[in-house]
Amino acid sequence: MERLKSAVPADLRRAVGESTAADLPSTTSRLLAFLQELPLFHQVIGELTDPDLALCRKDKGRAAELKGKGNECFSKKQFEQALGFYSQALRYSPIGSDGTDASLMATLYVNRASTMHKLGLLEECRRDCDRAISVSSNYAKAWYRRGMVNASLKNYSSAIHDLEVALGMEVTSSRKSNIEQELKLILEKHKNVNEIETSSSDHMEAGLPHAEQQCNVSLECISTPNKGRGMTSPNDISPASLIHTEDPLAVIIMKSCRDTHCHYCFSEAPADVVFCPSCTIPIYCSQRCQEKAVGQISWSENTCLESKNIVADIAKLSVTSARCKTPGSKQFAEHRHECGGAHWAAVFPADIILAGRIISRYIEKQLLAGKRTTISGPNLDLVHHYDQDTPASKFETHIYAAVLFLCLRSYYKSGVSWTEDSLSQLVLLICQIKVNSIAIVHIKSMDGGKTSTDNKGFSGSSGAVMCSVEQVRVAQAIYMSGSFFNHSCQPNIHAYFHSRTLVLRSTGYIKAGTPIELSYGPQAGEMDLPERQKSLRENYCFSCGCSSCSVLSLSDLVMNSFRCPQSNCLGAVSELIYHRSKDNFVHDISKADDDMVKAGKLFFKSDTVLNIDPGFCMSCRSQIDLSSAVAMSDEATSKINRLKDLPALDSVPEVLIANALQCLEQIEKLKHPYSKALAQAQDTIAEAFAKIGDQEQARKHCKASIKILEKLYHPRHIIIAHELIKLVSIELSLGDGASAAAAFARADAIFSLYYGPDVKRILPYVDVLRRTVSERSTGSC
Ligand SMILES: C[S@@+](CC[C@H](N)C(=O)[O-])C[C@H]1O[C@@H](n2cnc3c(N)ncnc32)[C@H](O)[C@@H]1O
Repeated sequence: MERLKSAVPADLRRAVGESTAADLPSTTSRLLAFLQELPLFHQVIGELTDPDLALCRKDKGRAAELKGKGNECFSKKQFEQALGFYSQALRYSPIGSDGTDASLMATLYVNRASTMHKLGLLEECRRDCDRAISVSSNYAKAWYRRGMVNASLKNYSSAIHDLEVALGMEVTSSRKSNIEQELKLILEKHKNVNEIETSSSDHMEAGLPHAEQQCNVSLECISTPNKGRGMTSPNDISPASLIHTEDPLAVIIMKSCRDTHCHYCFSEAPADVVFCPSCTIPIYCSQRCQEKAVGQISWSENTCLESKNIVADIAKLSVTSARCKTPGSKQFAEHRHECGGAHWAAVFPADIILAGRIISRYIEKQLLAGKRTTISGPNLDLVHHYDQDTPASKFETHIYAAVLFLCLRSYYKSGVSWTEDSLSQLVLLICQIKVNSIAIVHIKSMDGGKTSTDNKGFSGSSGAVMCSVEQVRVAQAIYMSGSFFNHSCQPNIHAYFHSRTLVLRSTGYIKAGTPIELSYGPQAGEMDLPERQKSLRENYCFSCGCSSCSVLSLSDLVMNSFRCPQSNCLGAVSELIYHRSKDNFVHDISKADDDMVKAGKLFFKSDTVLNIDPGFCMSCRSQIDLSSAVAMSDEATSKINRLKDLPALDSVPEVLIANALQCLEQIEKLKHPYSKALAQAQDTIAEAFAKIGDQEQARKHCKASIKILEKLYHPRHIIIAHELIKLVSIELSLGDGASAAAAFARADAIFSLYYGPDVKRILPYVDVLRRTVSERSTGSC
């Protein structure tokens, strides 16, 4: 792509860089005319669309080779490695149902099942047996393996049935007698147990919203004075109401998750991962997700993919074949157009892939409805900031759009037409995606997960298990209605994801007509005003005009401030210059709370223009030596942070904790009592004490951290709930069931606001903790 860019002459590059959205038809047609004459351009398109050069083709020879390596490892009892090789072999195994392909795939499923049986992955093993049987229903080994795993799962009736089927199919006498022996043993066991069958089910995808969760809120898209369009409701909305759910128009998995997460629902892939039937790239956690992504696969029809003409075959499959059933209007094989060429996702950035997927979806829908269509795709009514883009970014978008345009044209061939405007509309579509696409984030519980299987962490003697959660960006997606919600640094709704579905829920009471706004990332309490503005400008290209950016707030004032040298003064000392004019900040003392007045008394004294220089107290104007305060507090903070880097804290020398406590004292002397640095230091030290088993100290510091966070955010912010969960673990370790129950009740109320009934699914460890807390507080354990 870089070579292509540098081939464009400087004048054309400049014209593109200086263009506005209105000039696009002219700049795009000039660029396309130039590129059409450039051999390098045709070479790039050829590499991206020639099926023979495809990086992602199925390869029977490779599959067989990997199967051999798997067999070798299996015979050496290297089961983990064998599992890896069999999975890779399945990735390359073609789906053509010419008998030999089916038998290779069935063998691979059975071999992987046997490996997983050895590794104790019983459910996974049974699912692979089911797959082998559905690929090749008269494969005795598949029935035998399923019988054996059913026996391990104590599903004796099913085991007996499976082994009887295997016995009927088996031809070699030695294997027959082996099955007979197994059958005898299982029949014996069956007599002695009261069986409760566990049913075989495909691995569940991360799940969609509960059916009972109906969205009854009516939403209106309105025009706002400073943020373009935005959402509101004509009715009052009560806290924790489901505001909106929506599936994405297009979605692409993050590069970092490609080999570890399902490409449909984005949950972590299990050991019995399944693959795209047409190419080697996507992995799916279950057949259900695979079908949702590519259509239903059946092995009954006699059509076969010819590797030479894979694009045409895939296209044919999509429209005519029952083997990979055509998705209905809602079900769309989202990456099919990418399967045939060199894997596009490896070459293009996420925004470009999303644009390609949106256009393909549109084209295929039109084709299925028997309509001819143009390649420019749907004209989405979404905002873009083309005119504000940098010249370099405008040029890059033009180049990518041209390459994508030609790739799509080559893939759909005669099925579609294009007009003069097609490329300029594609450039705009890419710019709309840049502004409106959202990262799909899944929550991962880091160490709290351990508590679900054993409760050791809560015992009085050992250390408490502090549950911490990490947000993992798993995909990038574009939602149509979701794109009309504006950002606020103090949002009144919370966005989260079920699988790939966007869910929005109110976190407080929302009065009719109030803007309904979510956070695009930066929030008050987490970053101060300049940091938030910088982040939104850099990442989202706008200056935030939300209400919490237009008035002075306590958290903005104190979060990064130092403390006043006067012992009885709570005034904030900032590193920044504070300028108050008539228009910014709140002057009305009746609207400010006590803490706010103590931290910035000068702002409420007069209504004249006011400048407070860095290093001066905003309450009494006392001055500190700012540069030495910054240096000393940074040093103390970094020393405390070393505690986080230690792999295991139970063997930490006492001296390290003593040093950290000295550093904490230093921070307390220097930083404002409500500063973020102090909250973080308290939290780090609380975790260290919890891990070495000094729960009294852990409780003290954890509570201190929560107190500060309540000032910075608000007492019902989700951050507080996560901190309270840590406190619950500590209280349980101290054997203080009543305090644990009280802290848990507070956390639970906040989680319910943010997640409603979904809290169980999104934060499963909270439910585990609920049971423990209830047992401990009633003394029944
Ligand atoms: C996802 S769109 C939201 C809908 C958009 N307002 C519209 O008219 O379609 C994001 C864009 O809305 C505007 N926007 C959203 N939140 C804003 C805020 N707090 N302040 C200023 N502009 C905002 C910016 O132009 C931003 O790029």
